Amino acid sequence: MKRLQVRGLRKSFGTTPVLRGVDLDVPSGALAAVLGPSGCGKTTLLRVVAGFEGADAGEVRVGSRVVTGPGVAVPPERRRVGIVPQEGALFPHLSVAENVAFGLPRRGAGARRRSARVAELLELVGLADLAARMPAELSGGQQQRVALARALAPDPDVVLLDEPFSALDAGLRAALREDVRAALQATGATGVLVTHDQEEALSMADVVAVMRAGVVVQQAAPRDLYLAPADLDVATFVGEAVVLPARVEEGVATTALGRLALLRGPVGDGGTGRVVLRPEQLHLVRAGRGGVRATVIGSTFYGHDASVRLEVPGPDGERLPVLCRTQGPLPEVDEVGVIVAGPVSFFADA
Ligand SMILES: Nc1ncnc2c1ncn2[C@@H]1O[C@H](COP(=O)(O)OP(=O)(O)OP(=O)(O)O)[C@@H](O)[C@H]1O
Repeated sequence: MKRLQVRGLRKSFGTTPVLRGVDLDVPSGALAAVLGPSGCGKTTLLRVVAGFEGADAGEVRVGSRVVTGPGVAVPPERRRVGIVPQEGALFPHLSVAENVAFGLPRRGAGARRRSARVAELLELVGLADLAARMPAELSGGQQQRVALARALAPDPDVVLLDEPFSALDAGLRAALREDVRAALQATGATGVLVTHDQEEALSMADVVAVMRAGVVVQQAAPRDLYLAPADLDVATFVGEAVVLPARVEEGVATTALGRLALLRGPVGDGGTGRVVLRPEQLHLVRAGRGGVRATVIGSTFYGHDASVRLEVPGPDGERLPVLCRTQGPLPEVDEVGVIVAGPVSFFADA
């Protein structure tokens, strides 16, 4: 169990910079999610941490040991870093047990512990009965469990997971997320999960690092990230958001949804910008019973809840879209009242 620290990591392919000074700090035994859009450099970051790629500048530290740095490039097999790739990464000609045993010592005292360790890991990932199967005889979810067991078998300090659930359907993903989390906790490994699924990142990780164009723009606990995003792009990337123009006076934002308290400390009077609200902060009441009057545009029922699309008049008479979540009955009327609960984030115009 070791802390993972990445400092100022830079990597270009040819003349194209892909990592442009990445900082990431994962406490010992924690799981960090690296969240970002396609092409922002997530996989490249993992490959540098694993030692499959060198860095142009910066440093990777596992515990107190520098594994990538100026003049330092510890080979992948000596980093004590395990990796679970996207999919199809098992050796097709080896059984489940042989795949899990792959990284374990073949000779000496360690070899005698081999089969016990394989059994222990297969038990941990819930595949004790399938040791003799071949990868082609497994479902996608089972294959990913084997890949996880294989990565954990040599007792690595850090485990890297590169979108390990991307090929699985929604039900299986949810079950596997829980089990992966439990397996990491049981072994005490420090984990880094790469994903472009914000729900996956927020629900699984202790800490989420949002990456954009080769840098980590914010690293925070899931709740802090969601409630206090560093900028407008992070705000809209990590969840559904209602963005409204705003003007700040006396520490309060005046918006199309009324005067709203700000989440962060006072902002200079007369500042203009945008506020971000989460749809679950909005509550619907019958028109005329309070709140700001809004026009109902449509609604979508999801089972566990529903979303309602509304419009409110903006400061210049334009119509602003507002999205709200409700567990109550869907409005069968054209107009509703909207009440905002809780403070909002404000981002000043540049
Ligand atoms: N070996 C390479 N040679 C040249 N360019 C590369 C190489 N590997 C990655 N790139 C480029 O670097 C950029 C970042 O790629 P990377 O795979 O790290 O992104 P990502 O965030 O993991 O994306 P995705 O979510 O789609 O997997 C992309 O533009 C990609 O084309």
